[in-house]
Amino acid sequence: MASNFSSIPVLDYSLTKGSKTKQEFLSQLRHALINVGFLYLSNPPVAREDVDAVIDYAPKLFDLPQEAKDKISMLNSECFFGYTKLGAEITKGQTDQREQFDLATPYESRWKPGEPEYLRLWGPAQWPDEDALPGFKDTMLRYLAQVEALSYEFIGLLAEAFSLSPDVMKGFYEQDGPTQHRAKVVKYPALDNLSSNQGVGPHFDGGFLTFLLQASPHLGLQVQNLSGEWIDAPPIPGTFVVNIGKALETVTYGLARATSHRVLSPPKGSTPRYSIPFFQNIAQRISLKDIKLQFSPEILKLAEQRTANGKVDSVNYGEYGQLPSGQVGLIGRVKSHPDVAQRHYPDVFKQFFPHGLPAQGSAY
Ligand SMILES: O=C(O)CCC(=O)C(=O)O
Ligand SMILES: [Fe+2]
Repeated sequence: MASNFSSIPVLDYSLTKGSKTKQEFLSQLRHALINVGFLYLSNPPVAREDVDAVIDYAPKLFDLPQEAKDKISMLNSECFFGYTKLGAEITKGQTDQREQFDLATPYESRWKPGEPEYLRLWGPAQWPDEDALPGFKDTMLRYLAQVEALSYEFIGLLAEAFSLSPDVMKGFYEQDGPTQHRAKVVKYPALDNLSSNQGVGPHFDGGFLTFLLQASPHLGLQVQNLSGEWIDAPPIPGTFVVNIGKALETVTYGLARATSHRVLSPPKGSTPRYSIPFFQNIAQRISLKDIKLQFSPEILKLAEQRTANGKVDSVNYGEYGQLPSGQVGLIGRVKSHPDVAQRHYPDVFKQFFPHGLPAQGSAY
């Protein structure tokens, strides 16, 4: 039976706490992973006051004086952390109409000369000065630590939903010490003065799982179903939107679907839309082609029932089948932020932009 979707399922995390209800949750999760690739998670184990606090900080972060934002420009950072002004990011060769701060969980750089340069991607984030936005850094770090813990727990639930041991995925992070995860605070201005309505163009996320907090009541996020139609994923207060990254799709042989998604700019005259995604990474030196998870034939059959060739507009992160995960991450960063790449990774930059910085990129 071909299976398609016209809305995104809502899963209640509190069901995982009872042994009977947990089975129900796992069955809903299996369906969402295989057939949709997106879900809402209600009642997540993240303190509501911290969620409310980061939502409250989001507009204030962008209202900082331009000078304070430029001081932590992403151009300063070989880790691609920091502030990106409107119109400086590219997805699928087109300019995105969003302004953002790339942040991360704490990490001390481990790269040493002679080692692969993708190890330079992990290191310290850039934070605004404490007196410019008192309490922001501490609040955000507290929030990120909780979402990180949730992301590990959730990947265990995902393994169980596919009848694997909950610990089977641990090897993906616990190599060479800790894993650094990325996050962003994003602002999508209304269409008033923009050259297009591409808040962010169609793409897959990298890594394992994304936990997205929609931080204002705007429509805009859309998810592409198997017929290629764009389905709205409206904000639902008190939930995270959870979706599958391309690395997780690769190691599960497509059982967990990485679903193409995009954001449209808010309409003319609207207030801006804000969002706060958290991207769960995996160890950088891992090559996914070397890892074989063993799924039962019954589980694999569930994915066969899905329409085989779903129509998608996204094309990125196809390299997980060949390259170490860190290199795939670096390529993604280079294509999205060529100006940062030109400064810190000139060789990789030249590989993808042989004619120099794009007026409007065309890497994909
Ligand atoms: O802002 C959103 O709602 C989604 C952002 C997104 O998909 C991304 O940054 O990867
Ligand atoms: Fe995304």
